[in-house]
Amino acid sequence: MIVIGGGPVGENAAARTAAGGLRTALVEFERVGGECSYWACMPSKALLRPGHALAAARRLPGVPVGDRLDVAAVLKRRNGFTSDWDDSGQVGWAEGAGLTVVRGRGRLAGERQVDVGGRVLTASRAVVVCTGSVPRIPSLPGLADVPYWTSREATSAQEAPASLVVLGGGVVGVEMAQAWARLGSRVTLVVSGERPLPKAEDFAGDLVAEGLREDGVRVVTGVRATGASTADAGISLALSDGSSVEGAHLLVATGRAPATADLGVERYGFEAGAPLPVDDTGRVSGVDWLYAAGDVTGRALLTHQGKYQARAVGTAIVTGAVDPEPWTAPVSTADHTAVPQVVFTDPEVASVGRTAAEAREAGLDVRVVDLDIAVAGSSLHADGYRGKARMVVDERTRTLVGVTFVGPDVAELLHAATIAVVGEVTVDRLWHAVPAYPTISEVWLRLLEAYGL
Ligand SMILES: Cc1cc2nc3c(=O)[nH]c(=O)nc-3n(C[C@H](O)[C@H](O)[C@H](O)COP(=O)(O)OP(=O)(O)OC[C@H]3O[C@@H](n4cnc5c(N)ncnc54)[C@H](O)[C@@H]3O)c2cc1C
Ligand SMILES: NC(=O)c1ccc[n+]([C@@H]2O[C@H](COP(=O)([O-])OP(=O)(O)OC[C@H]3O[C@@H](n4cnc5c(N)ncnc54)[C@H](O)[C@@H]3O)[C@@H](O)[C@H]2O)c1
Repeated sequence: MIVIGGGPVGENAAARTAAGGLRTALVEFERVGGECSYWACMPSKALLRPGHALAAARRLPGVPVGDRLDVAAVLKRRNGFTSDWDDSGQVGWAEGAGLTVVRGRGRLAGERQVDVGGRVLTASRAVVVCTGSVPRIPSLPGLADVPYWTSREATSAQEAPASLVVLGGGVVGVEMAQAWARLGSRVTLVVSGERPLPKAEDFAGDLVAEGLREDGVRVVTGVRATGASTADAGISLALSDGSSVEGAHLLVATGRAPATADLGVERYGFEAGAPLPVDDTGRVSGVDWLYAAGDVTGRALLTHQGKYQARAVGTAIVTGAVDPEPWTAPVSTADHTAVPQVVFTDPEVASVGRTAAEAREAGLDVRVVDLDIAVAGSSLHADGYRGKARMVVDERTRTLVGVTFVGPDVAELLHAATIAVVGEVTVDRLWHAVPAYPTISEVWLRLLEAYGL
């Protein structure tokens, strides 16, 4: 077995095949642990969490708080979460799991063969591509000639920039806008649509925009960037309404592209830079020894979902599963209808499954229940707690197909919703899942009451 790419997804695929008794090599050209560990999930959450803790304390009379974060201490703790960008701990873990770590860039070189710097490795059974994704940079006049940040610089900066312009109102854009605003930077967020987070329910983007504005972020909506140039302040971004915004740094957060550019996928008929198309076992279309999982497939650009795909791939390879049933171990069925995600802003956005619009597009008989999160648990949690919840029900089966919670600390409510969606639990049975009093989870009871139970 050869796994190309030692991010969280490659690590999981490799650990699974090694545990299944297959000799497994993990090929990595940068750091074992991947984007997630050093420039994405871990450092971004470490940058956000102290600001959330301070905001939470401020919502509770009687809790003594200072007036600002200790930036140096926050960045030091963040550095700890990335092990100071040293992957020796991860390498130790991989070796402990029985993997052979091979340093270098892997390229597909023939049937079950991978070239690593001129050395050709041959897998006995399969090759798994877990090369992740890279920032998608728009072709904006002038951008190539100015220094700009991607999520790498935004998550690893060693001081708070005086000011930051963030282009793109997706998850990276809103999380990094809030993190640096709460660490003292003057932040402008440029969003092309009406609101940030266009893939989420509208009320989620609206509440997050409100939260950002309360933190002093200037949220500019409904404009496209038309050009970038250097300016006295650092960088200037020209906008489609004729105005411009300036900052010491520009963060380009306009999405990610699958890392298939220098991998040799063309020899199997795939386009370099495009996602590798896979079935639910992770097998790449038309190549029976080649599998892929994680961001490189474009299925769900999330660590937890990629690791789930990796477990399916590993199981499929070890067991030799062919056309397994949905919802069995060698397939990642949940990718289609039950992907959970948390946006770690304040307020948080925790969602799973389909938005109301996606459920309608899928032809479901949709009933939407919307509520403010206003239960004893939420008012105890914070003075002035503001939050909203939406439940999307398929009336034909009376099951939940989507749930979104927005509010401070709603992330931990999400797994109950994921279980309900994956388990296709009817609202009538859900009625018997009684939330403990006084927790924020009582919003579940209110949602079901509002549904008519
Ligand atoms: C700022 C930011 C914050 C995020 N926060 C979250 C979050 O909170 N929660 C969440 O679920 N997701 C989050 N994500 C998404 C998450 O980072 C990705 O979904 C996840 O990293 C995908 O894992 P992966 O293993 O597929 O790819 P990666 O983590 O990108 O790892 C791929 C690895 O492959 C290596 N590689 C690539 N090509 C080759 C080659 N040819 N040969 C050898 N090695 C190669 C790379 O060096 C890298 O180590 C975030 C993303 C960003 C950008
Ligand atoms: N907490 C989390 O789970 C988390 C955190 C960060 C990232 N991620 C994942 O990483 C992936 C990448 O995140 P991302 O924010 O880079 O991508 P994204 O696709 O979520 O957002 C990119 C945004 O940029 C906008 N955009 C694209 N081109 C633009 C342009 N030329 N001008 C202005 N806006 C433009 C898009 O409309 C979109 O809203 C996402 O799939 C996300 O789910 C997850």
